[in-house]
Amino acid sequence: MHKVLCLNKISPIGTDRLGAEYEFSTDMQNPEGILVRSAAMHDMELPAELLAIARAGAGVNNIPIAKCSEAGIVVFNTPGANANAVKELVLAALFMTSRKIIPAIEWAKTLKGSGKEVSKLVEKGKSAFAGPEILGKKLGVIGLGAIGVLVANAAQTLGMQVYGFDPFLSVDAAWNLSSSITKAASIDDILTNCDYITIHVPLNDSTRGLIGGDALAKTKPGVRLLNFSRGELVDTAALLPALESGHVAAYATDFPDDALIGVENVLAIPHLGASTPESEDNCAMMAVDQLKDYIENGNIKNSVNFPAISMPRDAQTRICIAHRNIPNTIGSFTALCGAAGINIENMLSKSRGDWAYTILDVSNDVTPDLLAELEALDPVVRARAI
Ligand SMILES: NC(=O)C1=CN([C@@H]2O[C@H](COP(=O)(O)OP(=O)(O)OC[C@H]3O[C@@H](n4cnc5c(N)ncnc54)[C@H](O)[C@@H]3O)[C@@H](O)[C@H]2O)C=CC1
Ligand SMILES: O=C(O)CCC(=O)C(=O)O
Repeated sequence: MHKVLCLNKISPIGTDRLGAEYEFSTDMQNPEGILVRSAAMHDMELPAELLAIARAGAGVNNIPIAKCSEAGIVVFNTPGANANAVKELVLAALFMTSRKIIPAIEWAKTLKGSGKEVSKLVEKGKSAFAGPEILGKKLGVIGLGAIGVLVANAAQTLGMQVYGFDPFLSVDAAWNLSSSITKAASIDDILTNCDYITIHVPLNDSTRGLIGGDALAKTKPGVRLLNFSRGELVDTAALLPALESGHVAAYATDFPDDALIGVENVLAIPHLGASTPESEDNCAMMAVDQLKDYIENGNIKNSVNFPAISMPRDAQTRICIAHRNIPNTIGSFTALCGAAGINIENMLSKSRGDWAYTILDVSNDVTPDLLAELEALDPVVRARAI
């Protein structure tokens, strides 16, 4: 029986796929797998038995990736599975930051009890909530991955002039991006030209504080800023005076902090980007399928720390080895197998940056001694036989 710990609410459409061979709970000791959404895992002790963590979603900044790699724990995410849900909320925010819809609705509620005067009061008061149209305005999209591409294409069909910036644009994203999107040469191109700016990059050490005082100073007066990626991408301390002066006309964020809540022209949304049944089902199914395939077959798809690797099973036993990407490592695996009388029928090894992963399909039983010898090799962080 395999054990999977679930740290957040995960759609049963996904967890039902675990099947009868799995024990699944929100509270258990020594799991082999963890399913997680946004739960903070940085301070969590990683169980010795833990093989993999599957993040049902895109962002993995809540997971200690480097620590997981060192322990041979494979971390998965579900690229694109919630992108449409986020795109739809970003489009809603484009309209809401323009037309003052939320404060206007709040104001309309205050007219309750005014009887026949309501329509007169509405006409008198409505001018306080006027706001511009998005048609023809310039939208800058920073980060053209799964979400950024969908936002850029949709905004273009709504009549916006869309500029995109992504120094690491993938081939897939380039194929999916409308040819009408203008390529920005630098982030400054976006900052200085756009009426609306939306951020769709991961949070990491190089993007933290991406929009700080310097960046804000380059933006057009009256710019509207949207952040559906992570709160720490925008420096709240720098943003507050820009909102106060009106230089930033509105800020929509899915990640409000205490200082932003209640501030005029801040649209503080409680991290609802991926909260649709469709997205929750998609993410859960992908996360569970990837986790199962890893636990049962050692195959890796959509990992953020180890390479993609997959091989059909056609031998008695599979040895899976997570290791550092350094020369002569594979030779030491085959030498140890040979010395143990193990015949390798098929093998595959892939690397990704500092890390690598090797699958050896063998025609014999594998002894705990051989696994211990493999794991004792310097580059190896985890070896198991399935
Ligand atoms: N509000 C919510 O509920 C959700 C938020 N997110 C956040 O949105 C982020 C993006 O999600 P996806 O589009 O699915 O990820 P993705 O990985 O498909 O796309 C991220 C893109 O950002 C680009 N990028 C990285 N650094 C950059 C930089 N300095 N400047 C410009 N581009 C840069 C990458 O090349 C990549 O194309 C996630 O990392 C997550 O933090 C994702 C899903 C739901
Ligand atoms: O699971 C969620 O609701 C959060 C989604 C998210 O932020 C992500 O996928 O990066």
